[in-house]
Amino acid sequence: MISAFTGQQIRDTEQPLLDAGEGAVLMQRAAYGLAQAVAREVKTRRTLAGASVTVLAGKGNNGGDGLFAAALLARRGMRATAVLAAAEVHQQALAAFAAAGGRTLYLEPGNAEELAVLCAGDDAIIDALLGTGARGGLRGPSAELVASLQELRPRLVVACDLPSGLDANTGEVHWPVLEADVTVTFGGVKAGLMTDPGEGCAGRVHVVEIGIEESLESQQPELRRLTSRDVGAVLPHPGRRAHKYSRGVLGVVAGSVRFAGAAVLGVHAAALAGAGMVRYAGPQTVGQLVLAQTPEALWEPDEPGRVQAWLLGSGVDGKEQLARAKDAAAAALAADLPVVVDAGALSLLPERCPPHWILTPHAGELATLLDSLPSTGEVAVTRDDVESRPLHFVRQAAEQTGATVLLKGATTLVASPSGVVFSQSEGTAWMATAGSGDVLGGVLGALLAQCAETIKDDDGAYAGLGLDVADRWAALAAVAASVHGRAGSAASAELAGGPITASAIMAAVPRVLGSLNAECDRPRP
Ligand SMILES: NC(=O)C1=CN([C@@H]2O[C@H](COP(=O)(O)OP(=O)(O)OC[C@H]3O[C@@H](n4cnc5c(N)ncnc54)[C@H](O)[C@@H]3O)[C@@H](O)[C@H]2O)[C@@H](O)CC1
Ligand SMILES: Nc1ncnc2c1ncn2[C@@H]1O[C@H](COP(=O)(O)OP(=O)(O)O)[C@@H](O)[C@H]1O
Ligand SMILES: [K+]
Repeated sequence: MISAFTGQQIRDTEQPLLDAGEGAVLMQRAAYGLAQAVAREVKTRRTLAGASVTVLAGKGNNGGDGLFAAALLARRGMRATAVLAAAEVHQQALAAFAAAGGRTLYLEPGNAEELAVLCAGDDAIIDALLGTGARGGLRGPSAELVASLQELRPRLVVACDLPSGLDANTGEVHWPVLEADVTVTFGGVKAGLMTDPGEGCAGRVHVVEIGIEESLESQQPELRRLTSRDVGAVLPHPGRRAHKYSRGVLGVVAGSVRFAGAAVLGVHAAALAGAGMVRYAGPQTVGQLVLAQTPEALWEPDEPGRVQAWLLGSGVDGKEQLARAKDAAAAALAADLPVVVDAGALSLLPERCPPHWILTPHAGELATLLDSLPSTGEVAVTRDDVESRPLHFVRQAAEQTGATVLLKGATTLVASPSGVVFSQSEGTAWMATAGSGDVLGGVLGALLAQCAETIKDDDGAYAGLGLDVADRWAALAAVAASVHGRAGSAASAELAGGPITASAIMAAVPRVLGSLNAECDRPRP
């Protein structure tokens, strides 16, 4: 599992070392790691000697890291320039930079655009304006410099610790921000690098160890990301004597005459993701389409038989189908069964949901949901609000509903009502296509059906994640998001990185499950 921390957690962990006079050592480690990363990137394009690098340096320790790194690069033959954004910068770092032969320029009111033109053509730019000590975003000439540079599309931007202007704790972005190709972060991943919109500005994230990593382990992560091994360990796996009922049966109330495809995709995705059986409840015309695509499924329009979990809401429209979803929701609540609550069913929540109800809104649906809750304030929450502060709003929704909430997006966040949050980002932007969310619903439903009866006892699978039992539902939802994202990326890769349909995402699911299982050295069923 990859853990991400707030800026404050990182700073608190550094403090004992700073008190012991180790600050300079930490900075040297950070600067060395940063310089190595810049050199590595530049060398994929040309030789280091004679290549040019500009460091944009602010007045804090972040600027110090950047200047020391640029000094190291100058000593390796790069032509190094520093643009100083403040009258006072880290003195030892500036001295080291000058001693290594670097050239210094001063950012002043009126010269931001000129400096941007001067350094935009460089082989690398290091953004060391603001780090974890930032309050708010860039202002004045620094903001002008970054805005101009962003327009000039520099060849390679490496952010020092985090892109300047990004909130290390929340991923909220104060524009303008210089979008990085690579972020070299120190000691541990900052939470703002694993949630949008911050993650979208950070490029590839590379962690440099500076000596605080072990102490950091005692902190509760702000965000958690499952790796392929974690996902493989949690995925259900049939025992030798499994039968279709023991594998897990999923009940589905999805689709409608108007949105028939949602039912077809949800049911088929669930079958492909390993449900022992899928029972579909809906209008006859839709039932016929579902069976045409998935002859393995059962069409039970009125009272579906026994199930271990429900998938409710994707594409549900009209009185009759909404009534079926309502009945199923009531039955699930009474029987204490896990439920995926998607789209049309998000308006059917009881006053308080259990954590094994997993809501799967996109940003617009989450805004509507929050507005409908009595505890939300007077000011309406909009889609834009959710997209600017997804971590804040997904947590709020989980806390207020009692449900686990999976907020879909480029980075998908899953919040447990306890406050534990997972972040998965394996997908591709090609997955922003109609029906993609219906496939996710099917995959998640199938996982819930397969794990419903074992999740509380399955200590082995969740060992190492350090989770309370109540938070396992969030972990399982994160597994579904990961499988879905990997399937989308695999489907696109198969088409040379081209566009994909929701059906293509769905078709890739079994292969993704197979390879995740194989990675965990599981015996073949
Ligand atoms: N503490 C340590 O020992 C280490 C710190 N490291 C680096 O130090 C950084 C944190 O250093 P600092 O605490 O000095 O913080 P920053 O480098 O983020 O700078 C904070 C300074 O900028 C000013 N400032 C804050 N917001 C501003 C804004 N919006 N516009 C203009 N100025 C603003 C503050 O008044 C303060 O002087 C980390 O991100 C990391 O890069 C690393 O060297 C590793 C070790
Ligand atoms: N830019 C993106 N990059 C990666 N994945 C994305 C992106 N945009 C959307 N997705 C994923 O695609 C799915 C879209 O779901 P949703 O909005 O419900 O679509 P639909 O209702 O058409 O099925 C979600 O799983 C989401 O995480
Ligand atoms: K920075």
